[in-house]
Amino acid sequence: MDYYLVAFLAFISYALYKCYIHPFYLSPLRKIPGPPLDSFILGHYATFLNKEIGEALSYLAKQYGGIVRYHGLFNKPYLLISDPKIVQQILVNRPYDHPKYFTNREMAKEFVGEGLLLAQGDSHKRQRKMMNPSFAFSNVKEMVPTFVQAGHKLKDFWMKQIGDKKEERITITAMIPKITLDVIGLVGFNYKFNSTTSDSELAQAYKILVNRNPSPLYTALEENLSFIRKLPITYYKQHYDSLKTIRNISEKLIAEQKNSTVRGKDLLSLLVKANEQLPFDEQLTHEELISQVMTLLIAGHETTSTSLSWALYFIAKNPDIQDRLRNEILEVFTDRNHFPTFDEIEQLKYLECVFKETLRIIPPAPAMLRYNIKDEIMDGYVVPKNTPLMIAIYAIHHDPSIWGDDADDFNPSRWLDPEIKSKVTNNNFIPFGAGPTSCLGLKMAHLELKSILAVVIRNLEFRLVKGYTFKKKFIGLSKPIPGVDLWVSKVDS
Ligand code: HEM
Repeated sequence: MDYYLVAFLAFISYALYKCYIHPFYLSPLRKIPGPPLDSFILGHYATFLNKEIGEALSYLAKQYGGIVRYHGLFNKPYLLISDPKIVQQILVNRPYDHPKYFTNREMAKEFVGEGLLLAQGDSHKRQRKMMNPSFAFSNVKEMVPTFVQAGHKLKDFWMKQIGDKKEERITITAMIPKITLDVIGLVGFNYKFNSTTSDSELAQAYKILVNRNPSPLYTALEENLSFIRKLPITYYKQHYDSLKTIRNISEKLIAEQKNSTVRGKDLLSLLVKANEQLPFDEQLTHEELISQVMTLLIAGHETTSTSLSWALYFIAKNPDIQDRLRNEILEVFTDRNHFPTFDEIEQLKYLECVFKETLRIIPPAPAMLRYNIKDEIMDGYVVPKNTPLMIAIYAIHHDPSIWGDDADDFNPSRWLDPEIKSKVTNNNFIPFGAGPTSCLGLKMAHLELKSILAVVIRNLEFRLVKGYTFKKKFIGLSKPIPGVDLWVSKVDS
């Protein structure tokens, strides 16, 4: 009995030391500005962290500056970084001293395996080197016809919904993810998922995974207390069944690729080809190849579909911007069914501004987590090794000292303003991250979004539905929940 008492007291003392004494009286991090102590167990989840993450972090940066200490579950200290100089230090100058941080690596692995997104240090360098050639600009440029076709498919689908009516209320977020899933199927794996026309197993699996809407506190509890995800409840069963479906399809795509005698120009064909040419000990393993497919599937369609939805929402909200954009497009695409080329898409300068402004105002990934493998000094403060560092992309993108007093407004013209242009760098506009771990699909996302938007805006007009509301929520990415409904009508000519 006494042993139990001793064990209990030891546990309480340890918890007290870890959750209270160390963070508040001993850790050098206590000298860094931050919000006052909140809850012993819930940290700052008791108040602002349970709000949408981008806005919570932006609030902290505005209140306390470019480096801020805050506390997660069990009062674990985190640093919030929104000073572009420190961002540069972490992501660009010494990226391998600041690996990606995962509260629960196993949970992340379930989604994307041990591929590029999770790899660290030398393993990351090796995998990235292998993947780079598939994403070469010359290759990505050849994807434009597939992107344009996807734009026409989306436009035709919505035109059919409108039919002979003047306009139709359409939930734009229903079809967009299916379109972008089909695109990554084609350009990524030369595979027709046909999600827009059939009840695709894959689209269904992603729908289950991403339609989940837990609070930030629940997500943090799941990450810290793994047993929660093992509970025998329907939700988790569906969750694991969906992950299994995605893995099975990824394995099937690899098997088809390996058995194929003809090699295409899709990302996987190029990757498998590059891999086969390497000495055996440098090659990606079978498991790593499967992980890359899972990574490309999720990274390559959820991000683009989220950004497309936000772009259309902001265009609908700002009719003047919509008119200006359409006028620019109409000068080039005189015909409704025009199939624009790469050069024509690149001519559309205001479209480029709309694209950048969408990713500035709502970066799909509002923050990225890193940690430091050595003690270091940041902005004059001692940061002990293994401190989680939250890079607050959303806060940086909304900083009035960079973007002006209208930083919270959707204003694509700012990208034409010489003063703003002179202030923008690769450490203060970072929707795709920065440095050697930055998004591999950046150029592809650029062209895909612009091609689809150009075709859709050329042919359709979007208007807000009065009284319709949704919330911006972080569910892996910053999404409009439950979705976006807009009035859609056909452009006359
Ligand atoms: C609007 C669209 C997109 C956005 C905003 C976006 C954003 C990001 C961000 C923030 C990262 C993390 C960077 C870091 O941790 O340093 C990332 C990584 C990555 N993205 Fe994207 N992404 C987009 C589209 C795509 C597409 C279309 C693909 C591929 C088909 C893709 C493939 C990847 C891969 C493979 C990585 C891991 C890179 C690495 O760790 O080396 N992304 N992306």
